[in-house]
Amino acid sequence: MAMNTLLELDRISCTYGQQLIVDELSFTLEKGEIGCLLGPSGCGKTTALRCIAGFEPVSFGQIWLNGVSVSRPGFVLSPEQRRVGMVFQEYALFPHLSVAANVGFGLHRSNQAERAQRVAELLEITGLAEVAKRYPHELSGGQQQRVALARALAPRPDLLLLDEPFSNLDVSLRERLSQEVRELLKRLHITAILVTHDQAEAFAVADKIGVMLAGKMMQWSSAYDLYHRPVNRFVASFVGQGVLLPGIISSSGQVRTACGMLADGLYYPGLPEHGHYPPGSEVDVLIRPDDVVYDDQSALNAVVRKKAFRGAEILYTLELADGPVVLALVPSRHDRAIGEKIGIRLEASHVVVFDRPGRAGAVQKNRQELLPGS
Ligand SMILES: Nc1ncnc2c1ncn2[C@@H]1O[C@H](COP(=O)(O)OP(=O)(O)OP(=O)(O)O)[C@@H](O)[C@H]1O
Repeated sequence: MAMNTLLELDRISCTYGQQLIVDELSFTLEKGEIGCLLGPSGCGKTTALRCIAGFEPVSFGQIWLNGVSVSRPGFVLSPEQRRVGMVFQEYALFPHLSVAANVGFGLHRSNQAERAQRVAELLEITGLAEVAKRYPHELSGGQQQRVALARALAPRPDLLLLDEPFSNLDVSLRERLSQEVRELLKRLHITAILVTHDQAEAFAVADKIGVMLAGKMMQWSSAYDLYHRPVNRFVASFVGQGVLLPGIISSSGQVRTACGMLADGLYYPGLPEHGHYPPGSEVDVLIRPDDVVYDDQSALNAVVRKKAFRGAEILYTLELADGPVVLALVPSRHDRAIGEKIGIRLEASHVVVFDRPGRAGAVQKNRQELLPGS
């Protein structure tokens, strides 16, 4: 375990009855880093978090916290002994206690003066000083969640676990609070793990994001790498929008697509470094909406099939000459009607190329695949 590593999950598995819920999950978190587990409902995010907290035993693998083995088959260090704080979706505040008393709840080991000082400090940090005497039902959802955060931070945990902490809040508050929480955690140098199925939230809060599917870790990396260098089709489709455009490897190793030849920034997640597919192989190329640029001068044309106004931009669904479809995020001053033809050009610095299993060399025309959420 490296000096700066706070948490390491080493291939942990967890089962409920006969059902394998977390399947050899691994990742590490450095001190002060914010990690996030992201994935579809039921993929095991909360269960993984509960293993880290010490609420669930592991059936395989090991969890290390601050260099100490805290979970392994047959051994679970209790949650109280782990110095882990938790914030849940449903706040779980004590209704009969004031805000200040809620925040001070976990400080039973401190004397009264220390406790009062720590509570005052946290109320100040979280902007709750003015509502210290109120009761939870007299607070807004955002304020209640701040109290839950202050309460979890009060005993100075080594690690903070946040399980869908913003999902009960409306969208604008969720955005604001998630940014506030990130700033706060960074300022206090807190190591934390957030569980969410909302990728905007994951992007706003986390340094590292783990995309999970069926209990397994698909990819653990920065948001930038998840978006631009997804390791497989699932990550490519789950994170961000885009299209898989059919392509064929040319004799010089470029990729021929309906948007032209792609030669630069090619990245093959399925291959070892410096590997390549033989000429004639059929592949799918991930094209993100921001890779497609509006250009009146371009020889490449596409017909507007759908448009979604987003304020600063319009998301166009465009059909190319031979039938394939791409998405384009275009400044909204270029307002074109459905059915109109517009000029586009590809400007992609990352071109992710997936093989099409069993299709090497075969040619299939006009195939298109829109990713979910596109
Ligand atoms: N106590 C339990 N006993 C049996 N099965 C459980 C228990 N808790 C969760 N499960 C099952 O484990 C699987 C993973 O649940 P988990 O809550 O970890 O998923 P999740 O990724 O956090 O999902 P969500 O985003 O919907 O909260 C689900 O199929 C769920 O039904």
